[in-house]
Amino acid sequence: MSGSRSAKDFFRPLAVGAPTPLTEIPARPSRAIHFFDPSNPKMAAKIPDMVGTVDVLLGNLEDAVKADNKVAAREGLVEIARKTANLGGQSGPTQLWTRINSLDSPWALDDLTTLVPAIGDKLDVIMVPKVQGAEDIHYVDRLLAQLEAKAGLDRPILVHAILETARGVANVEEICGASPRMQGLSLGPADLAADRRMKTTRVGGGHPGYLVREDPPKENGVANLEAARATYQQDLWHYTIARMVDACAMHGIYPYYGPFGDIADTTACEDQFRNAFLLGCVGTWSLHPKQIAIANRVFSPSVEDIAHARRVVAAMGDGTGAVMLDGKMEDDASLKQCLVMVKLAEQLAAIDPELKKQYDAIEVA
Ligand SMILES: CC(C)(COP(=O)(O)OP(=O)(O)OC[C@H]1O[C@@H](n2cnc3c(N)ncnc32)[C@H](O)[C@@H]1OP(=O)(O)O)[C@@H](O)C(=O)NCCC(=O)NCCSC(=O)C[C@H](O)C(=O)O
Ligand SMILES: [Mg+2]
Repeated sequence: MSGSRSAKDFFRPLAVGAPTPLTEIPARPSRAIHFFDPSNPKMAAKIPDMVGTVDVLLGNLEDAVKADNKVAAREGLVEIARKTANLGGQSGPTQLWTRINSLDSPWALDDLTTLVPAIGDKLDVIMVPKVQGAEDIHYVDRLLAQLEAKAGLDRPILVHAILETARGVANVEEICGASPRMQGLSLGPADLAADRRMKTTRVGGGHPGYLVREDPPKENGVANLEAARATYQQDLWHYTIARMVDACAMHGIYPYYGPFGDIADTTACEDQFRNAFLLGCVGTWSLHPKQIAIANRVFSPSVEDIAHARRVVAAMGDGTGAVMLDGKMEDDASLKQCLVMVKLAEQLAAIDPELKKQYDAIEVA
């Protein structure tokens, strides 16, 4: 919770006439946040057909949009939001998000003052890049409240921060708790690597140099340092994702992986997404249409996982005590783990008919 606001004030609107802040962030499926450049005619043309095939469509206004196209991207997003049926708002199958330009850029203010009056009723979440601390969220929070009041909006637009500076990582808990608008966090591995002076030039993913090597074999008690030894690549992003997951869980908001820039390497992309899923993330970014299917697959629990989870739930009865299932102990804690899966499966089944069919076909033995 914000240091400067009392508990009673935290959920009061920040401008007269602004919608009342939410006390809980709705758990809407958001396995893939698909980025598109609204100033790119080829990408823009594909958006109407993508509605219903992806959980979130995000009109990107920041990095990857040329400086000369910033205004066209903003205007393009307004046009797409207005024209595209079933996109954004509370009921559509696909949410509409945007990533505005960074708060110190010449475009951020115009992004907000244009988008909120024009399409504030359709915009579900605004992603703010390069967030350094609670002060950045407080700025956006108040400005959004003023703009929402002026536009007569009846629900608050939520805010998502990208963790892509060392200071942002150091302040991650205060960022998550800075406003009731906070919906979640994403990792921005490229900007974060640059800010930390890491020595990877990749956009997310691993690095062959970041590894551990097995001990040398011993011959007559002496280490043979010339022998071949296996190496194991490590995950450069483990620490940051884990911090992000804890901070989000603590504040009741949602953590996401971010971009995986090697579009051609769908296998490594899937691995990176799966690591994030297993650690607690609810979704990831998709930069290219082919990454949507990967994200949808990875961030939906498998039929086997749901079958097991339902068996544990059934076996645990009132939820107390301990039972043996397939030689393994299950108790109240493992029941809670299984309920996380079962609840997620229910949320996904509500919007994904194919998954619903698969989950409904499970027979609990
Ligand atoms: C990565 C790309 C530049 C690749 O584009 P392209 O070379 O055109 O790919 P293809 O030829 O394979 O495309 C096939 C068709 O699909 C369309 N397409 C491509 N990408 C998208 C998309 N994202 N949404 C909709 N449609 C898309 C192409 O136009 C082709 O159409 P057609 O010719 O009619 O068949 C490109 O995918 C791209 O620019 N993606 C988005 C990149 C992006 O948003 N980057 C910013 C996020 S990552 C970041 O900012 C870093 C982060 O902040 C950090 O710090 O870590
Ligand atoms: Mg970035």
